[in-house]
Amino acid sequence: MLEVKGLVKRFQKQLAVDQLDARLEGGEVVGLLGPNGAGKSTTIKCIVGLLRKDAGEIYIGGHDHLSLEAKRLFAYIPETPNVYDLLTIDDHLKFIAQAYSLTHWQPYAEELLEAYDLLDKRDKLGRDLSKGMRQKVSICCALLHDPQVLFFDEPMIGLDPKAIRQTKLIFKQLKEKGKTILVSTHLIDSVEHIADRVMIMKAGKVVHNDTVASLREQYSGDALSSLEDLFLELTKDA
Ligand SMILES: Nc1ncnc2c1ncn2[C@@H]1O[C@H](COP(=O)(O)OP(=O)(O)OP(=O)(O)O)[C@@H](O)[C@H]1O
Repeated sequence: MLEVKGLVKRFQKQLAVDQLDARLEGGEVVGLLGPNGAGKSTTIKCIVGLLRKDAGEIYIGGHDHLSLEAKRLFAYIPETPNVYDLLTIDDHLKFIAQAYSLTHWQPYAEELLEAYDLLDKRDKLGRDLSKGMRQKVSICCALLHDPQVLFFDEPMIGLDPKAIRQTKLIFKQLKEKGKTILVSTHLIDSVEHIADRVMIMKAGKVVHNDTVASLREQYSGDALSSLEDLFLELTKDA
């Protein structure tokens, strides 16, 4: 469902992503982990077409990632949520529904607003929303068109504990529906139990790419060690 071959992204002399290869099968949930500056956000931004890659090929559902066909398939939830200052929460959802020519979208929109405690705030303007509320709106908008592939970049940042729990539940539901998910996060426990696999990046490269169970076996030998312990062990000289 996602194929990345030889992705390179430089910022002047800084090599942010260095010949990265990645492949996600349909229905796979993959956690993208790595220390600050490892290249996670840059990788995701290149995949969704927000940053121009310097080299490499990226396909989503078999289509070039910049094609309209690819864009119909995926949703991107950015690290810093962008909302329109002068649109209400309801307007944001209507806008997405129109952009994707959705019909009969209102029941799902109501469900999402309810899940994120936004029903009583639906008439608030974007400029009047808190950071966490913006993040919630960004997630609701991303889910509304029922994308096949979802790219989440630090989705939990700014969310309150209830919304974090809700987002974990949404991950679980999306996984059950067979969606393909790539989620970059520092909140390792948020993906530990749903990720089929984790990719750990360091200095622009994927340095580990395996199931949590297999990484445990190879590098810790301790079946009880958490993914967080494992991550710290695997990136300790970063
Ligand atoms: N717009 C930019 N201009 C110049 N350098 C950048 C830019 N964006 C990222 N970088 C650099 O590229 C490298 C990778 O950054 P990136 O934001 O992808 O890391 P990350 O793994 O997402 O980090 P974090 O966990 O801190 O969000 C870093 O060295 C960063 O300084």
